[in-house]
Parts: sequence; C-alpha cells; structure tokens
Amino acid sequence: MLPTPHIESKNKDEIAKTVLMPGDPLRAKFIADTFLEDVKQFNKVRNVLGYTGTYKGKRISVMASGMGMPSIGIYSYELYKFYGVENIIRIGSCGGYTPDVKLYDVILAKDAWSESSFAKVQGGYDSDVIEGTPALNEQLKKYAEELNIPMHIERIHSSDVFYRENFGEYKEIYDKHGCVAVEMEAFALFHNAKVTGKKAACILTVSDNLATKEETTSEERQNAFTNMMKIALEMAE
Ligand SMILES: O=P(O)(O)O[C@H]1O[C@H](CO)[C@@H](O)[C@H]1O
Ligand SMILES: O=c1cc[nH]c(=O)[nH]1
Repeated sequence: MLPTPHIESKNKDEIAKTVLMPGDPLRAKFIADTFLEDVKQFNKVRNVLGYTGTYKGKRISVMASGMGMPSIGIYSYELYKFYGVENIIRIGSCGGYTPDVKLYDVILAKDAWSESSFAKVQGGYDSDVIEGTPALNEQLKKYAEELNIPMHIERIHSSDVFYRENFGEYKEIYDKHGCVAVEMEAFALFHNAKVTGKKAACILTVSDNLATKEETTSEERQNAFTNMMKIALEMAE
C-alpha cells in the first residue's frame, strides 16, 4: 500500500533501511544539507520533510516525526510496516530534570518511562517503561566512544504534555522513576519498533534544564545539536 496517507514516496527503495528522525522538519533539512551527499527528497506531505543520501559513502535517510507520540506513532509505523525500514534513530531535544545533565550534553535513552496510553491503546502493552533496542544502543555507544563524544546512558521521560500547570512535578518523576530528562516521542517509537519486529533508539541533546532554568534558543535547537547527529549518522550502511 504505497504511498501511505502521510508519506508520498511510491517506491520503498527511495528510503534507506536506517532513518534518523528529528521532531523538527527543518532539523531534517539541516542534516541533509550539511552532512549528506547525493540527496533526494522523498517526502514533503504536511511539510514533514524526508531525504535520502549518503554519509561517508553509505546510505541513510532522515525524516521528521513532528511533535508528540501521536505524530511519531504515524510516521514510524508507516516507515516500518510499509517502507521496509529496519532502524529508526530518534535525534531530539530534551529538557533536563537534574543539574547532572548540562545544556548540549548528549543522552542515549536506555529506556523511556511514560504515563501515556499510546502503547496500551496501540497494542495492549501494559507497562509504563519500554526500552530502546539494546543492539542499536550498543552500536551508538561504540560510535560515541570512537568520536570521543561523552554520552549519558539513562532512562528518560516521554511526556504528552509540554506545558504543565504544576511545573514542579518533574522533581517527583525524577525521584520516583529515575528519568533524567523529558521529551515527547521515544516511548511510542520504542513500542512501534516492538510490535513491528524492528529496531529503535533515541539520542537526545539537552536544550533546556528545568532544574537550573537554563535554555538554548530555537535556532540552536534547529542547527547546533551536531554531536548527536554525528553519532547517529555513523549508522549509515
Ligand atoms: O526537538 P524534538 O525532536 O522536536 O524533541 C522535543 O522538542 C519538542 C518540544 O519542543 C518535542 O517534540 C520534544 O520531544
Ligand atoms: O519535551 C521537551 C523537549 C525539550 N525541553 C523540554 O522541556 N521538553
């Protein structure tokens, strides 16, 4: 069934087996423009931009997910199920829950805790924790070491809510569940990988810190998170 409702490519060979997935379409474009050669755009439906190219001579795709679990739930499912994609590496921004993770630090999500109903509704999965694919995490860890880029490997929080009325709730989530940072997609991505028998990982850059109140600008969030991009790009094959 190609194309899908949200991806216009009619040929699954236009998309590589490994897809890097930032939330922001302009971050996808930045990666294609800055790091890839022989680039071909395969999606612009809803401005959710997708590109395939080569990195160091090896093939890789990059496509945005949009924000939140419903959005990444759609794109990751269509890529895994209908386009034959094997690996999706989310590369996102996150808010730190502890001063131990500083602005621009890179975090590999060992697993994601969430209060979201996504996994229960999608496939009857009852737990509130889902792990990334250990084999992908091992590869990413190795690439980070080779590139000499320090990387925290921790549990993260995947939240449905960016603006909470009770801002201070992050402290309880950190204390009770051990989440060092918050983002909004990994839990759904990890679940979709499980139900389709595929692989997923999530690398994040700290864009702001709820504990210290430091933050980066929206331009930096779009363009300056190159360390996590370089680690993930090594997954090209
Ligand atoms: O920078 P991205 O990948 O979009 O990730 C984070 O930023 C968005 C919120 O500003 C949410 O999508 C969150 O998960
Ligand atoms: O979801 C997110 C992403 C970045 N920063 C936050 O505070 N939350």
